[in-house]
Amino acid sequence: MSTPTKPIALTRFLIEAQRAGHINPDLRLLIEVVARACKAISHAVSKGALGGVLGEAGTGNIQGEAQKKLDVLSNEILLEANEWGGHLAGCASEEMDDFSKIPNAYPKGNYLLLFDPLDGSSNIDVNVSVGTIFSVLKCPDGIDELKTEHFLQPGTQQVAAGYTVYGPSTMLVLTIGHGTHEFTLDRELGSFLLTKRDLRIPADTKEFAINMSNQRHWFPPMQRYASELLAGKTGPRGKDFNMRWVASMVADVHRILTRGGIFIYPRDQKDPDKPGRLRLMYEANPMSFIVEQAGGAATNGAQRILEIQPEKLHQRVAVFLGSKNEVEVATRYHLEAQG
Ligand SMILES: O=P(O)(O)OC[C@H]1O[C@](O)(COP(=O)(O)O)[C@@H](O)[C@@H]1O
Ligand SMILES: [Mg+2]
Ligand SMILES: [Mg+2]
Repeated sequence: MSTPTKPIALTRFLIEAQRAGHINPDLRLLIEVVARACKAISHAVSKGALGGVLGEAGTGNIQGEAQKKLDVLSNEILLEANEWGGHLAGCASEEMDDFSKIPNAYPKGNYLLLFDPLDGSSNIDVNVSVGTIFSVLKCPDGIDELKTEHFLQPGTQQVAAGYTVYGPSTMLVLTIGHGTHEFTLDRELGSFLLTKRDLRIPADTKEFAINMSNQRHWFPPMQRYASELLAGKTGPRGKDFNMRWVASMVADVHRILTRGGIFIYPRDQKDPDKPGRLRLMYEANPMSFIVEQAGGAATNGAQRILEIQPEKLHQRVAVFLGSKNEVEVATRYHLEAQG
């Protein structure tokens, strides 16, 4: 009987990636710092009511959403962890109106970090999986002062992206542009261990994820697409589809990375001024990078999400991501409707 190979730690994975020329030492350290912060968030999340971390913070963010205590705490943990990182110039977060400069680092810092410190906030108090999403961009060279415009780079410019999901186990899913890899937190060792290399999303699927309660607000192409999924075997798609909706993007995307599927948060008429619910810079872009690196696709119904030129830090976007062929069908229906 052969001895099972011991999974390697994130640290070794990153050192090997550095030796292979995929990342430099600064980026390696930056990812290590983010992973360490995520461990601290995982610890806080797992304490639940015993840690006094559940419930509302009594404050709101720039998007007009009520902040949970864990939204605020996770944001602080990520900021604090990165404060002395000489490799980082600035951070932007769902929970901060403006970006934050890294004291003592700039102008030396050569990366920008964007994050959704706690994704799926509505699930915190009901003990359902939540997570953290992050995206890393290069800070443009030769700038005198860090400005918002320096963050407004299309997703194709990301040098790393990842998310952690705080579920029955804590997992980190990471891409540095060479595939998408999954690590599981070993709580005794205190380190993330590589549990799946090169995740692959099947091109076809029979599972979709959408908040159906918004159906009456959807535009015609979305109505058409969903009604065909719901029609099942006897409808135009000729197969039955199953539906799942955790309402934590991290958990829904993690399921898709594990067994395929399509995740949809379309633009709707509830608030026609908003081009979707999810945020481009720290939700859709990192998830699209991760999904594409696993062989999947991600669009806003008209174009590849990674190619959108951002105009605002907290810009919203419609999202169709997951199994390539299914994203292609949903996108085609939207493009056809545009004429
Ligand atoms: O409340 P809804 O419409 O189900 O929306 C759920 C979506 O909102 C989000 O919770 C938004 O993220 P935040 O919790 O970071 O604001 C996504 O994770 C999720 O996919
Ligand atoms: Mg979120
Ligand atoms: Mg959030």
